[in-house]
Amino acid sequence: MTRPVCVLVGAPGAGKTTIGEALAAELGVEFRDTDRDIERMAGKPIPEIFVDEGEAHFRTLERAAVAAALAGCPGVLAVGGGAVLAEENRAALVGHTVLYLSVELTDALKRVDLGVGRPLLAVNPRATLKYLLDQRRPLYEEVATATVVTDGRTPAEIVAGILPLLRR
Ligand SMILES: Nc1ncnc2c1ncn2[C@@H]1O[C@H](COP(=O)(O)OP(=O)(O)OP(=O)(O)O)[C@@H](O)[C@H]1O
Ligand SMILES: O=C(O)C1=C[C@@H](O)[C@@H](O)[C@H](O)C1
Ligand SMILES: [Mg+2]
Repeated sequence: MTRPVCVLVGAPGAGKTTIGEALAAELGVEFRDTDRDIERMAGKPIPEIFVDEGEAHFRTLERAAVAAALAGCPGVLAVGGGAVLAEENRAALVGHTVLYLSVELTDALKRVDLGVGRPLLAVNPRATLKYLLDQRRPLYEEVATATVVTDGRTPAEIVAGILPLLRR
C-alpha cells in the first residue's frame, strides 16, 4: 500500500488539477487525479458518463477510484470536487494529509469558464456553483488537515504556500 504525499480537495475551479500538477512537479513525484482515472476506467469523458449512465453511476465509479488511488498513489492526489459528498470517501480520507483548496464564488466562476466540460455546471453556472460551494464547504473542512486559500493568488504562490505544510 502506497500513501499519497497529500490529497487535494475543493470545489470545481479551486485548482486541484492545476495546483496538483505544479506541486507534484515541484516535489518530483507523480500526480494523479481521480477524474482522469474514472475517464480511463469508463473509456469516455466525464460529461459523457453523466449523460449516458447518470450521476449515481459516476459516483459509484468515483468511490472505487478514490479507494484505489488512496491505496496506490505515492504522489500528489486530487479527488473530484464532489467526492466529499460520500460518507465512504470522507471516512477513507481520515489519517491522510488532506489540503482543502478553498475558493469563493467570484474567483471560482472566473475559473470554470461558464461550466464547459463540467456537467453539473452546464445550466446556470453561477447559481449552481453558489449552491455547491455552500453545500460542500463544511464537508471540505471536515476532511481537511489544512485549508489553503486560493482566491486572488497565482498557482505559483499557492504551491509555495503548500510546501511548508508538507515539511512538518
Ligand atoms: N490560482 C489560480 N488563479 C487563476 N486561475 C487558476 C488558478 N487555479 C486554477 N486556475 C485556472 O482555473 C481553471 C480551473 O482549474 P482546475 O481545472 O485546476 O480546477 P479543478 O479544481 O481541478 O476543477 P474540477 O473540480 O472541475 O476538476 C483552469 O483554467 C486553471 O488554469
Ligand atoms: O463537483 C463535482 O461534483 C464534480 C467535479 C469534477 O471534479 C468531476 O468529478 C465531476 O464533474 C463532478
Ligand atoms: Mg480537476
